[in-house]
Amino acid sequence: MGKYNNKKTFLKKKNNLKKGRNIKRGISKNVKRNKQRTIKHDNRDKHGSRDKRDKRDKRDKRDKRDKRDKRDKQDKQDKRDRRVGNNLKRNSIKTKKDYNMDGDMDGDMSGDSDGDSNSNSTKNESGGNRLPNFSFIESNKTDRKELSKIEQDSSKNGEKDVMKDSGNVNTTDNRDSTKSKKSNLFEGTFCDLKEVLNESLLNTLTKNNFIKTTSIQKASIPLFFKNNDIFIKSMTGSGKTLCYAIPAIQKILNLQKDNIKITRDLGTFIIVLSPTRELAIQINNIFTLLTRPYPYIISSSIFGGEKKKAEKSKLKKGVAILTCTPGRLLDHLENTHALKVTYLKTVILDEADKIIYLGTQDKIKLIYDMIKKIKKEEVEQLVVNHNAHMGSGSTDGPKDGLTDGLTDGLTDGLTDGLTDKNKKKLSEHVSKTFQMVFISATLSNAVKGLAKYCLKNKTIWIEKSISAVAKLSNQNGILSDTSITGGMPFNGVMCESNTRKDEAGDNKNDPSSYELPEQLKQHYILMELKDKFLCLLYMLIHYVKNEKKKAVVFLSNGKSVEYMHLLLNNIYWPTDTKKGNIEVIKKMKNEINNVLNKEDEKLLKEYLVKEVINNYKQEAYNNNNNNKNNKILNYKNINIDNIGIDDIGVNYLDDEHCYEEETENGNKKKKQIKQNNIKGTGANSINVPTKSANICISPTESTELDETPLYNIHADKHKRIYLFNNVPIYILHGNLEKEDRLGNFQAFGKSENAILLCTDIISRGIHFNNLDIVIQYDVPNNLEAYVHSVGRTARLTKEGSSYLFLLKPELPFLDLLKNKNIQLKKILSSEYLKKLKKNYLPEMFNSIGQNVFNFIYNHFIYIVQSNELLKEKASSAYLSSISAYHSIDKQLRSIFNIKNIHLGHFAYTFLLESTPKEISKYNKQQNYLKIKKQSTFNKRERRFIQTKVFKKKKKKTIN
Ligand SMILES: Nc1ncnc2c1ncn2[C@@H]1O[C@H](COP(=O)(O)OP(=O)(O)OP(=O)(O)O)[C@@H](O)[C@H]1O
Repeated sequence: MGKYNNKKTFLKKKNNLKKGRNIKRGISKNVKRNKQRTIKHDNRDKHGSRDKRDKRDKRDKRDKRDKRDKRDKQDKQDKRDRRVGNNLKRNSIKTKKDYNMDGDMDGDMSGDSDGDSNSNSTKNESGGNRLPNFSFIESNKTDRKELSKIEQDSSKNGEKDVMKDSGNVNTTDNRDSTKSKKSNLFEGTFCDLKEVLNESLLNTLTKNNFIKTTSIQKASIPLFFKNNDIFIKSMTGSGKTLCYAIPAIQKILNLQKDNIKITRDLGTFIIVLSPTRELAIQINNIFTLLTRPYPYIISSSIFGGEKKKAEKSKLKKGVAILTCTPGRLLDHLENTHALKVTYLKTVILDEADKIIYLGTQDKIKLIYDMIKKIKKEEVEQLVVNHNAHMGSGSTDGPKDGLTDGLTDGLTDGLTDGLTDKNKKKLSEHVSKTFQMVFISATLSNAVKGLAKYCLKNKTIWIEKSISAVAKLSNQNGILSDTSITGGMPFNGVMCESNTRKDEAGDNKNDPSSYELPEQLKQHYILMELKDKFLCLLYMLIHYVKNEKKKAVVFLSNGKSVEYMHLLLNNIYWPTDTKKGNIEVIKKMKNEINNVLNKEDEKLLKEYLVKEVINNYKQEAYNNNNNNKNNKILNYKNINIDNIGIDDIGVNYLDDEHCYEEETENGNKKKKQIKQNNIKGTGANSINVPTKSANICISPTESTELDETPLYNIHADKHKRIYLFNNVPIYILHGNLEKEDRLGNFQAFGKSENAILLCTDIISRGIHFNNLDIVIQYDVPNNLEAYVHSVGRTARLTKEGSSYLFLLKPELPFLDLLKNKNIQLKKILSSEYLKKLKKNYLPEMFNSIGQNVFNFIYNHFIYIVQSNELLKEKASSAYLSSISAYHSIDKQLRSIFNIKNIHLGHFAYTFLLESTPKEISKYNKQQNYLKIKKQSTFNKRERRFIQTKVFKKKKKKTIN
């Protein structure tokens, strides 16, 4: 500043400088403009007149202006959108919050979850697709907190998964439907049950993500604390286990309230009966989970197949909650004195109708009687002991001070002689009676006999009804669609306590309907027997292999389970589909089949078979002739001598050929071949070595042929595509080793993508996480079996699908289901086959045309027939499946009748070309033919044939 004398001059100078700069800038602008002008001027010469140039300039200006306006508008619009978006988002959060506070999260949950986990749905919900992504980021912190809280809540209830599932299914309809179902299933929270459940138990429930109660839980849990017997019927997957598990634990905890120390020597408080060991394990797991904070409450399961000694010592130490199968409990009641039931409070029959259906009705009666008797004796003994103590002046009460003040509440003279006041508390715990609870999704009239015998204490019937005909208010005065009644409404008749007016009728006349989760999509596959196996393949490939789902396949018997397991693990697509081969096969088959219809079928068939083999042998022989010294027989680059016994698929050799081989290869060979010929059990069909050396015409019986096989069935091994290569397949059936049974059960439970092949042993009560699909490959034994089997999926609020295979004559089964309010959607087996062809068959099969399935079927049959173990298992599975028809309920026998089924076709579903009976009959005939044929070559034998001995032998063989 020193350069300038005062401020004024400084400012003046500064302004002048600025002006100068502006002038300079103006000059440079003008220079630029002039330059442009000169360019334009030059251009003018190029582009034409001045008018045109002006017009162009104007147009340019207009365009520029328009563009600017547009941009401004867009900016404004964006700003407005962002504002609207935020508001909507905030509103939606508000709504969610409101629902949350109302405790009515069910209806809202789908929206929540979608909103947070799936950005697309957020857009739809919160005001249209224009909502930019950053709107959520811009929303304030509290909003985000609330959102995440809601998200957490939903995930706690296991509903987040549901959303994920429904998201997969893709339509909004699904989401909507789930929404309504969830609101049906859940009602209130466990906190609403504060009056009956103590805080620590509520905390335990919360810790284990049990927050909201299903309506059946809400309705039934408080009733367990009364002295009534209870009958609960509610659909599969509605949480019936917790209905009794929670009050059971609470009842034991209530002892503490009355200052009673819970120790193991108090014996058993709760007994749960389960029809299967798997269910017993599952129930015990729930108890173990919920009793974790209470180490003094021991829960354990005992069931058949385990070592009794270990169980005895367990019982001796004391088990508070005992889950067991009926047989094993009876055993312990009879033989294990250590099983103490003095303080027994409740006996629960889970899947009560199944326990009865198993034919254990008498067992249950016996169990009931024995428990009652033992309990009475033990209580009486307790009183006697107590009296003795009182009499002897002892100040200590018997065991743990339990009988301090024992009197008033004890009935039937138990309190005689006891004078202490304040005895009510313990008397509540020591009583000669106990509560009986029957539970199932399908309690029907069949249970009545047993119920009458066991349910004596003013039974309460709790039923979650679909139509909610009788909407009664429950204890809290809240209206629900769960009906709770004193007495038992059988066949719509309200019965007085302990008496039942309606005694008659089996299931057939039982008008009660069965409820299944609405989100369960039930289907039946109307099939022809020939399509059955391929349809199953399609479903397993499509749903499990491709869509990575988890599926259970129900079969009628253990043998079928074993067979299907081996089959699925060994099945592969044909590796060669040259049309020529298929045509040869078809032609040969037709010829043979035609011949089979004639009287002399066996001989002619044999002739044809020989011809085919001879042709092949001739070819092999010619090849070999070129190199006589080389003993190796080559056919189409397959080194036949290297083939092992197991690899051999052909056993049918003729005598003529045998002779030829003798001259070429020596006596030894002839002998061997002849032996084989005799040994051969008489193949009912043959493998035809074709040009590709790995196509079969029909199955063959493999034999112990040592040498000279015709072709190697494993030649294509490297090309094979095994259908279920990377899919774990588990099995479960009653005859499985117990370690395998348990191991498979647990492994399948944990897996995300697997197949379980099983009998109905897991159809009841078992809960597998994320089970998507249930396939009933064999028909169910009764209506209840259907209901429970499909009920393994779509549990709680999850989605699921079921598929039942039915033949046309079996369709009346659908009417029976309809009577029970169950409706199924139809799928034609041909649809599945089309999809199989279109989506999953290797491309090379396109050349085959319409016969592709015949071709594949023949290939599968060949796989079975070329594997001794598979063949044996196929036969026994076939036979067991036929016998399984005899164990079908009377009511269904006219519908599922084996007499209506063509046994040959039935065998075909097991990939057997003929029934095992036919095979063995045919084998006998073949043996006879061989003897006959031999006789034509030998004079001595021919004479022998004339003898009575041979004639007798012949008769025997034929018969
Ligand atoms: N209130 C609840 N909140 C969250 N999960 C629950 C609740 N109640 C039950 N569940 C879960 O739902 C699943 C199904 O319950 P559960 O096995 O008791 O059904 P169920 O009615 O006995 O079925 P089924 O008739 O087939 O035996 C289980 O995994 C259970 O842990």
